[in-house]
Amino acid sequence: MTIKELLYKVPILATAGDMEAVINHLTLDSRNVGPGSLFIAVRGTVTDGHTFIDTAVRQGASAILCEEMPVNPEPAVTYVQVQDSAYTQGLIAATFYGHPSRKLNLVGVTGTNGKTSTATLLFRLFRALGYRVGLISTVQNQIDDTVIPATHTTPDVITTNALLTDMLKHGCTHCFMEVSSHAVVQQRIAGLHFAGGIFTNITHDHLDFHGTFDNYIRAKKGFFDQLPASAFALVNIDDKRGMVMLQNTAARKESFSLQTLATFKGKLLADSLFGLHMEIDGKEVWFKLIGRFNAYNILGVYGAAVLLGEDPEEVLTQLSGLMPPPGRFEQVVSDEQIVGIVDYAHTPDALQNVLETIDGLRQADEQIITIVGCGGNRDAAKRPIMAEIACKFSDKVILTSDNPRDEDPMAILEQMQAGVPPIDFKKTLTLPDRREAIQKAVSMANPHDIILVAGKGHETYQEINGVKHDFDDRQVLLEAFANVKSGSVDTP
Ligand SMILES: CC(=O)N[C@H]1[C@@H](OP(=O)(O)OP(=O)(O)OC[C@H]2O[C@@H](n3ccc(=O)[nH]c3=O)[C@H](O)[C@@H]2O)O[C@H](CO)[C@@H](O)[C@@H]1O[C@H](C)C(=O)N[C@@H](C)C(=O)N[C@H](CCC(=O)O)C(=O)O
Ligand SMILES: Nc1ncnc2c1ncn2[C@@H]1O[C@H](COP(=O)(O)OP(=O)(O)OP(=O)(O)O)[C@@H](O)[C@H]1O
Repeated sequence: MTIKELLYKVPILATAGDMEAVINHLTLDSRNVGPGSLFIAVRGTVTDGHTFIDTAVRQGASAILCEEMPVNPEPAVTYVQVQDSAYTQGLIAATFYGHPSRKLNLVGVTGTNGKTSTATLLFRLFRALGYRVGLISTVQNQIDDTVIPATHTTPDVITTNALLTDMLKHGCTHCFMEVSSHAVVQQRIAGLHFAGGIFTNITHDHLDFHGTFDNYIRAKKGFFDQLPASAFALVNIDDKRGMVMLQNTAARKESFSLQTLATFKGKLLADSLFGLHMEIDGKEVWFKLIGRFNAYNILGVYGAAVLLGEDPEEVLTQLSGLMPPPGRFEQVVSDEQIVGIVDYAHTPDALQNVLETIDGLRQADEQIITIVGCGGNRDAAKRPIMAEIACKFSDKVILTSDNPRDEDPMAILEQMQAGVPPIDFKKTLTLPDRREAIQKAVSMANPHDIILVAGKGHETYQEINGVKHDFDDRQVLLEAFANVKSGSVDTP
C-alpha cells in the first residue's frame, strides 16, 4: 500500500518526499524498523519517539509519521507531519489492515475490576453458542483454541488490528477485548469500530498514571464517547459513575443492575461457595461463579449477549455452565473438602474484595487461611497494608513470596510483617518459599476450611532475579492435597 493510500481521510499538516512510497510494515518502535517500514514517532511517558527518527531512517525506514518535521530530512525518505501521531496511528492501522474491526462484532469492556472476567466469560459464552471467537485480555489473547501470549491488557492499536485480521482469517464473528484506561488515553483504541462497550465499575486505582480520580473517570468515559451510533453502551448503574459514562455517547444507552430498574435487571437469590442463584428476566438460574461481584459480571455478559442478538433463554442456559476465568476465584477442592481458592488479588482493594466475599460465605466453624505475598520492584507501600487486610479477615495468615524479582524476598516480607497488628502475631507465619507456604496451609486445614492463595492467579511462574521459574498455585495446591492424602505432609 502506498503512503498516499494509507493517509486516506487523515488530516495532514505537511509532507515531504515521495507519496507513492510503498509501505509494508507499521511500527512505533525504531528497533523494529526495516525497509518498507512506516515509523510512527509518538511522544511517550518515558521518552519521545521523535528522538529515534534518525535511527529509523538509518535502519531503512521508507516513511516517517511525526508531529515535528526533522531539521534535515533524508531526501529518499517520505515524511508526514500530523497534529497527533498517536491518534493518527489508529486511523492508519485500520486502513493498512482493511478495517478488520468493521468486519466482526468487536465489544470492549472497561472498568477498574471485572474486565478480564467479563471479556473471558463473553468469549466462552459465544464459543458455547457455536461461534468462532477472539479474545484480547490481560491473561492471554486467543483466537478460538489458539492462545497468543498477552503483553498488555490492551495492546497497541497496530497489534490489535493485526490480531483482528487473524481472527477474521480464522472465521471469527466476534471479538471481546479489555479496554484499559491507559489505552484510552494513549489512543490504543483509536480507529477501532466497536459494536458495543461495557462498563463494570470504577474505584480509586492507577492514580499514579492519571493523577486524579476525575481524570481516571474521564479516561474511562473516553471509550464511550468514541462509540458509534450503531453500538450499544451497556453500563452497571449500581456504580454511581455508570450514568456518567453514558453522557455524550452516540451509542444506544443500556444498563444493568441488581438494585434498581435497568434494561437488564437481576436479583441475587443465594450466594454460596458452590455458586450463585439469580433471577434474571423472570427466570431463576444457578451459576458456577462465586461472589456478588460475579453476579454483576453475569448480568453484564447476559445483557451484552442479548444486545448482540442472542436468544435470552439460550444465553442463560450456556452461561449457567461456565466456570470462572483462569485464576479468578478459581477453586481447587481436596477429597477431604478443604476448599482452595486461587485469586489474582494482588492489590489491597482486590484482596479486601475477595476476603470479604469468602468471609461472607463461610460457616462459623470454617477457618480462612490466607497465603499472600507482594511483588518485588513494584509499589512497596502496599506491602504492610496487604498483610493487615489478610490478618483482618483470616484465622491464619502465611506471608510468602510473590515474584520477588530483583529484591531480597526476606526484605519484602519484613515490610509486610510491619503491617501485622501485634494481636495477630500468633496467627501469622512467614515462609519465603511459596510451595512450602501452600503445603503448610494444607497441613493446617480441616475439612471445609478455606485456603485463599492470593496474588498470582493465572500466572504460571515465580520471577526471581530475572528468571521465571515454573510455578502454578493451582498445581501446587493439588500436589499438596495429594500429599496430605498420602500422608507425606505432617498434619498437626
Ligand atoms: C506507561 C505506559 O502505559 N507505557 C506504554 C507506552 O509507552 P511509553 O509512552 O512510556 O513509551 P516510551 O518508552 O516513553 O517511548 C516513546 C516511544 O518511543 C519509542 N521508542 C523507544 C525506545 C527506542 O529505542 N525506540 C523507540 O522507537 C517507543 O516505541 C514509543 O513509541 O506506550 C507503549 C506502546 O503502546 C506501551 O508498550 C507502554 O506500556 C508499558 C510497557 C506499560 O507497562 N504499560 C502499563 C502501565 C499499561 O498500559 N497497563 C494497562 C493496564 C492497566 C490495568 O488496568 O491494570 C494495559 O493496557 O496493559
Ligand atoms: N465486577 C467485579 N467487581 C469487583 N471485583 C471483581 C469483579 N470481577 C472480578 N473481580 C475481582 O477483582 C479482581 C480482578 O478481576 P479481573 O481480572 O476480572 O479484573 P480486571 O479489571 O481485568 O483487572 P486486571 O486488569 O488487574 O486483571 C479479581 O480478584 C476478581 O476476583
